Amino acid sequence: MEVPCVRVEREDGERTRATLAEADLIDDDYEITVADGWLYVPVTDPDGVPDEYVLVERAVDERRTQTTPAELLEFEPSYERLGRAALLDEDDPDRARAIAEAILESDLPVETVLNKASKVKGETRVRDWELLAGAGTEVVHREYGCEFALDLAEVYFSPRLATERHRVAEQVRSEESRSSERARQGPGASAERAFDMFAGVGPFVIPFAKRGADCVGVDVNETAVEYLRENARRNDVADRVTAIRDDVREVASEYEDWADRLVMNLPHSADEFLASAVTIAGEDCTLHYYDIQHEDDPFGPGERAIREAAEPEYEVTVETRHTVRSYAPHELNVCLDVRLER
Ligand SMILES: C[S@@+](CC[C@H](N)C(=O)[O-])C[C@H]1O[C@@H](n2cnc3c(N)ncnc32)[C@H](O)[C@@H]1O
Repeated sequence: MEVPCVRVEREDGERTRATLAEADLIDDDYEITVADGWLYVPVTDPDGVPDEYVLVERAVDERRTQTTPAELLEFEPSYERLGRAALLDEDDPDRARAIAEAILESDLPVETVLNKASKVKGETRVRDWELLAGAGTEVVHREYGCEFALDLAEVYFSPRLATERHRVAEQVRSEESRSSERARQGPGASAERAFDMFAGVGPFVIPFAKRGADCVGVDVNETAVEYLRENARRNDVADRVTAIRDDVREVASEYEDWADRLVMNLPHSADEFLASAVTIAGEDCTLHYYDIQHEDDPFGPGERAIREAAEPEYEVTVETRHTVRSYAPHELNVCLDVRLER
């Protein structure tokens, strides 16, 4: 159907769109269209369009309204997105099924709906999932410019930690900062060496490597390590990533004195691995230590455990005490960024 449109050159498009929007003249029932090098902006009232603009009649598509799951249900459902999957945490099976149907019927780009069927458990921290819709539990997830393939039924992964991972990745000295260091200090200023003791599918290792770090990631879960290797290839950093399937305590002595940066994301039991962390730490090493503790003293137990393991060999400085999220009533997931210097 032909509708009145303002026709402008594409480079004037944004300015024109803003002027017409301010005058409340844009017809939102139709799409703004690019054709033959021109931009066509549908308008509601041709008589109200200022004389400086060219008005034409033009066939443009009707705008499709986006249907959300909440519009199809009588409530706002709660779910997380991971790639083309939606993750629910619903105890009531009827409610879970209704939400799954609404998500699939909506305009969200979702193919798979999974409902949490257990807590994370055991050494590998994997949870059970109920498949409500879709073909399986494997997804491809993107965060901060990195791509991660993973199978939720086989490995641990939490999209909720994306901001936290980014906070830590930004501390890795980038290629650019190292080349300016090299210019100042000579060739000694080499790539950072980062060691993730509980690496999973690589959500710390991959962004670190993308910033130029040489990385080692260890995990006991064979499938997680296979995905870590695949994710290193997907993100073009395979040459900077060594992935090892083992208990990190068995690997520590091979990497004695090695790391400039250590990540320990195994809350609840990271303290049991601090002796290995001290073995792997180099002479000036930043440790990112994750913990879950009561809100009354969320940082104290971790700090005491780190000091007990590292002092007096290392001077221990807690640089950041950071709350990642609340974990359970009165319990916090926290991170201590700690400098170990010898
Ligand atoms: C909470 S997950 C964190 C994974 C990843 N760093 C992330 O942020 O998604 C902890 C990981 O530690 C691994 N793990 C548990 N015990 C381990 C051990 N003794 N040595 C190496 N990895 C271990 C588990 O298999 C799991 O993948």
